[in-house]
Amino acid sequence: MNAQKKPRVPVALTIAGSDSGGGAGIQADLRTFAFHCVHGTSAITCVTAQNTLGVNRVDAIPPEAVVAQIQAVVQDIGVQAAKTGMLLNQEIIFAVAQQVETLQIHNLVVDPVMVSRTGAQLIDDEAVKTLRHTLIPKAAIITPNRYEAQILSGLEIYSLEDMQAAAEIIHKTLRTNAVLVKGGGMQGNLRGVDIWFDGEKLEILTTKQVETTNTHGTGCTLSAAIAANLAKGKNLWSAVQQAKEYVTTALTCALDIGEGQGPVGHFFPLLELGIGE
Ligand SMILES: Nc1ncnc2c1ncn2[C@@H]1O[C@H](COP(=O)(O)OP(=O)(O)OP(=O)(O)O)[C@@H](O)[C@H]1O
Ligand SMILES: Cc1ncc(CO)c(N)n1
Repeated sequence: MNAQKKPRVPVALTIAGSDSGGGAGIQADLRTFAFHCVHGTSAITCVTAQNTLGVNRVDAIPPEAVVAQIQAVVQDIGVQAAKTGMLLNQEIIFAVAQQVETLQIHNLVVDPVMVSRTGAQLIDDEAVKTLRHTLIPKAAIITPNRYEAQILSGLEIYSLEDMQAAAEIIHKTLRTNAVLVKGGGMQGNLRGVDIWFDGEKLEILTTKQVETTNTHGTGCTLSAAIAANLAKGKNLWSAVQQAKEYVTTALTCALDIGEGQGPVGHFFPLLELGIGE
């Protein structure tokens, strides 16, 4: 390559919370972008004091500061794709939705973080309502987990058929371009089965099920990988399929740290080769 010529690199933006334990949120997103050779930028919405056992404390960043971060990134660097994660409150969600509109941020992946896989509510009811009406309709895809899909569809989800019905209802009632209902919170062999629906095609995404309790940050990793693939110019369906493969492999190399649920191994090939030891 000509040394004078700088390679152009795709850029993705994550608008999400910080996880002090490094397993989910901004930390997982930036590692996922880096793995995909996409330059990662961030707008931090809240700071969690969190580890593998749970969330001890959450502090919100003022909405104006979230907006300033987004504007600083988009107005200078530009982004080819973005994802949202934990947005915490109504004011932040509203401000983010406005910026998405004003700055014309395309290829938006909305991970509607509301409830953790263990069932703990992460944002308040007003915030859920605002997410539903302002940001979700602007997304290229939304990626609710089992509990979030229950809230968004109004259905109780126990079976594959329930997951499919929820995906259809969410697509229809929330006017999303596409929806991926994730199965990490399901029981038995439905763990790891996801449902895609884009109004035309209903697909069941299955990969091998990984026997591990170290699953912290799988949802953040999946949505960040979809955004990274979109930033690289892949179409939405390919972006989702490849992201699903990535998260599954990362799960097989999950890190056994802390007393609770450890994070996935984002740089699994390096771990396998012993690089960095
Ligand atoms: N044990 C497992 N085996 C295989 N795939 C899994 C397993 N657990 C989760 N996944 C996959 O990981 C991805 C994330 O789904 P999940 O339902 O865990 O999201 P989430 O609850 O938002 O995650 P988190 O809150 O921990 O970030 C999905 O593709 C899901 O199928
Ligand atoms: C900061 C943050 N974002 C998202 C999640 C959901 O996994 C979490 N636990 N923490």
